[in-house]
Amino acid sequence: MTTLVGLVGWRGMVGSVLMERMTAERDFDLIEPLFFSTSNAGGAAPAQARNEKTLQNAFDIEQLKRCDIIITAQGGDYTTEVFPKLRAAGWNGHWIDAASTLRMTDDSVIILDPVNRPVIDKALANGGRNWIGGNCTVSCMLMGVGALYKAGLVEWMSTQTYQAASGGGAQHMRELLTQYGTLNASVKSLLDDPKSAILEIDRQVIAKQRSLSAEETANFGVPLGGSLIPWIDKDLGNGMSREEWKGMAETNKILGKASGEAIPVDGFCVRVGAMRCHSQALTFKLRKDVPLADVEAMIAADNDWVKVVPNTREATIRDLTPVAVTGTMTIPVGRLRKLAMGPEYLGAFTIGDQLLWGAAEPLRRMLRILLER
Ligand SMILES: NC(=O)C1=CN([C@@H]2O[C@H](COP(=O)(O)OP(=O)(O)OC[C@H]3O[C@@H](n4cnc5c(N)ncnc54)[C@H](OP(=O)(O)O)[C@@H]3O)[C@@H](O)[C@H]2O)C=CC1
Ligand SMILES: N[C@@H](CC(=O)OP(=O)(O)O)C(=O)O
Repeated sequence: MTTLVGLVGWRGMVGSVLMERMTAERDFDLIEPLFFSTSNAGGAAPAQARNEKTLQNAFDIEQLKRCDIIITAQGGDYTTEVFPKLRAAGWNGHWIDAASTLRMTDDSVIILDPVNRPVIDKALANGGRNWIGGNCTVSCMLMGVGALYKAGLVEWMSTQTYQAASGGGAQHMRELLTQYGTLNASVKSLLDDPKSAILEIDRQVIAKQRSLSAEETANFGVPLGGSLIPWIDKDLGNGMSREEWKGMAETNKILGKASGEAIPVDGFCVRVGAMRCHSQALTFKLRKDVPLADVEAMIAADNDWVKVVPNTREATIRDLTPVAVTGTMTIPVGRLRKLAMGPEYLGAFTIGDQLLWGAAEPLRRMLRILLER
């Protein structure tokens, strides 16, 4: 009998990328999809539907219970409301989720199979049922430099992130572009005149940024276009943002490390005016002095998507930018060099499309793992 897979959140931003990838990889050939909606129950399911062509109510526990597997990219509030009710109603199926809500619970695994397939297999063998996608920054980072962790080489790692507007959601991307447009329009006539003074343009731009309306900054709270915001997610009250906390907590959970053997990971998470790629500058303290060529070979051989970018200006500006990476599955790792602090100190820079490896791809790959058992 074909596996009945419930899809919730399929028309959102993450969900749409998931649908594109599932279609491209012909995942729908292997399942009977059942599409859910929180806003349009009874409406028409998308073209990928086969026998079940009507949208089901995403809060209807009886309909959800029919599914062998549920994949949701609907968001944390939905998970918080529905997941406990579904389990309490005796549903024993597999729950695959993009939201952070269940990531740190004992009975869930953070899924990133090119990095932690053994952790996933062990949980499956032990009856695991909850499979949660990791934080986008963490997942993209581990897809790039997971080899160093797997080889037991990392004593600690510091991250400085450059995170795209998409991490906040679709409205944040729109707001960023609107701000860029407003700023451009405010100095258009000066820009059109090659003889105009750049400091006058600068003065007018900063004046415009500082006077953007509440409507124009409704999502980020402050201007992002032509600026940056060194805080992402909640304030934990200890000087740390929740996004920064996830770096260490999720990296170690993905790797299956017990709390006593956790590898320190810390740094700053910064929102920048990129569209959908998260970039990160990484500093490693390695456990020993490993030749750079060996480090590069290890990283390059780790998985099918990572690509070592030669540490030259030409290769870097061509291949190691959000513009080069957006919409691709490639995870470039470049700027690899030993740092001035000593031979065990390694620098690296990596980028990933946060809607692909950072959100949708680990979910559809988990579906495949379940289907291919
Ligand atoms: N944004 C990101 O970068 C990442 C997000 N995630 C997680 O994924 C989850 C979903 O995020 P995201 O996809 O950004 O959320 P969206 O806001 O894009 O979509 C969520 C839901 O909103 C409803 N919706 C209302 N209006 C619209 C509209 N105009 N177009 C599309 N959908 C609409 C849809 O539900 P319905 O069809 O039922 O009305 C949709 O499934 C969150 O839990 C988030 O934490 C995880 C990693 C990265
Ligand atoms: N917080 C991430 C996006 C995200 O959804 O993360 P998480 O899945 O950990 O809540 C960002 O803003 O870039």
